[in-house]
Amino acid sequence: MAHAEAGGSLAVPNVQALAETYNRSDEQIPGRYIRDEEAAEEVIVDHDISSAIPIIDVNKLLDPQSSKEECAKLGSACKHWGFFQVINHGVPNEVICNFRNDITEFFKQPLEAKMAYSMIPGNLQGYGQHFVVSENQKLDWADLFGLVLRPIDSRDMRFWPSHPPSFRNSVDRYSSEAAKLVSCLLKFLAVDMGVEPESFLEIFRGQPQSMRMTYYPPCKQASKVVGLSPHTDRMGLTLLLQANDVQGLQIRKDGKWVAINALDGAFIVNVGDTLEILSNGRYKSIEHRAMVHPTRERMSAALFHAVYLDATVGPLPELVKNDAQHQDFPKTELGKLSGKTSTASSAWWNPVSPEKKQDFLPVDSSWRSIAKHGVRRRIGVPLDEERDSIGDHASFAHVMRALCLLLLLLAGPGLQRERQRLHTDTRMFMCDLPLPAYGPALPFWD
Ligand SMILES: O=C(O)CCC(=O)C(=O)O
Ligand SMILES: [Fe+2]
Repeated sequence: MAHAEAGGSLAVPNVQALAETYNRSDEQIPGRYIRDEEAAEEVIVDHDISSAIPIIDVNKLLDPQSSKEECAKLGSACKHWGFFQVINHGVPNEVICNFRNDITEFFKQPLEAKMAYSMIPGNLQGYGQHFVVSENQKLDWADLFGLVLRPIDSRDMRFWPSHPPSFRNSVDRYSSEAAKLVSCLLKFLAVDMGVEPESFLEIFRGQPQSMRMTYYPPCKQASKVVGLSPHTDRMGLTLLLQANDVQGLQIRKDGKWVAINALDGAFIVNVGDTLEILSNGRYKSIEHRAMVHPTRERMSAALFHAVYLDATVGPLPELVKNDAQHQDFPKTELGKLSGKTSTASSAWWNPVSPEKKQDFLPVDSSWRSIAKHGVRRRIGVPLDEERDSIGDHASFAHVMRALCLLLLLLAGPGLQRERQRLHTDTRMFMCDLPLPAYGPALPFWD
């Protein structure tokens, strides 16, 4: 059975091409895309105002008359939802339109033209699929395109499409306008947290930024497939643009999926895992997924904003409570750990530098901490020459995961969210490990 190399993904069919074939025929789509149970989970539709994610108005944030109130609303959105929409954000309409048009143009091209920008082994930029590690794995109904956008000198222009001709310029402008907006939001988040805005901005110095564009083709069996599997974003803050008017984003709230109604012209912003740690758990990095439409394609572009590469990430000192009632997040050297963690969104950011290759073991292996962050944060993805030791780490991960699940199960429904998170996190952690070292297929894989 074939398995993916560390950090890579097995080749799977192009979903857009697959959709063109199957949507026109009477044949059922391949079984690997059928995920009846997951797709059938209860979904609350976000028409009802009480289930809608908060809308933050940047004009109100900037206006001294309304700033305090809007900033409190922003903080509350990050605490209770982990998601919000942002309007009057200052990113020119023309920049968004050009960006949208060029993404659409790119995906519209014949398959061969897009394949010129295919991902290459060990590199998660380009066009293709992430996270596919086993031939038994269920698949997402989507094609992805990843690019590192900032710092500018980290751009790998081999992956930047030259067609449509305006693509590079559109992405560049969009990237810099988005970075400005993110700086503004980070400043107000610091105000809400009661910390020095400058010290917070320093943590995001240089604004590392990567992008994942996702194309979800229509699917005649849409109610049985998942567009993008449930996950949390690993970075600080994600700025998501639904690139056309087809809805599909769902977020996990109180154990149920809530369908988000993306407002035209607004961005959807969500707290990533790093920001959750920085805020000492005050803000929540929430699980989300994307579903597909039976007759219409959907496109989205997520911009992930990371902390400065070598920063030590732990709760901001001002937010550490250090008392028996609260469990503070452990301090974690992101540069040391994130390059070796699992998801594409971090793996492509932080290639493991030679001096940081050792130390796979947990900094803090208390069950609470592992439950919170997932084993994936603690144990990295080894490079080729370190494969020999992977067995130990893999079995350590299995044992820790089993222990955590048992403890959480015993602890009762109050900890359901932690359990779900552990499940998701460890699944993601497993994604990038070279499976042959594991032996048989993982029991918790889909
Ligand atoms: O397509 C969407 O709405 C969600 C995309 C997303 O969550 C991601 O790219 O991380
Ligand atoms: Fe996401």
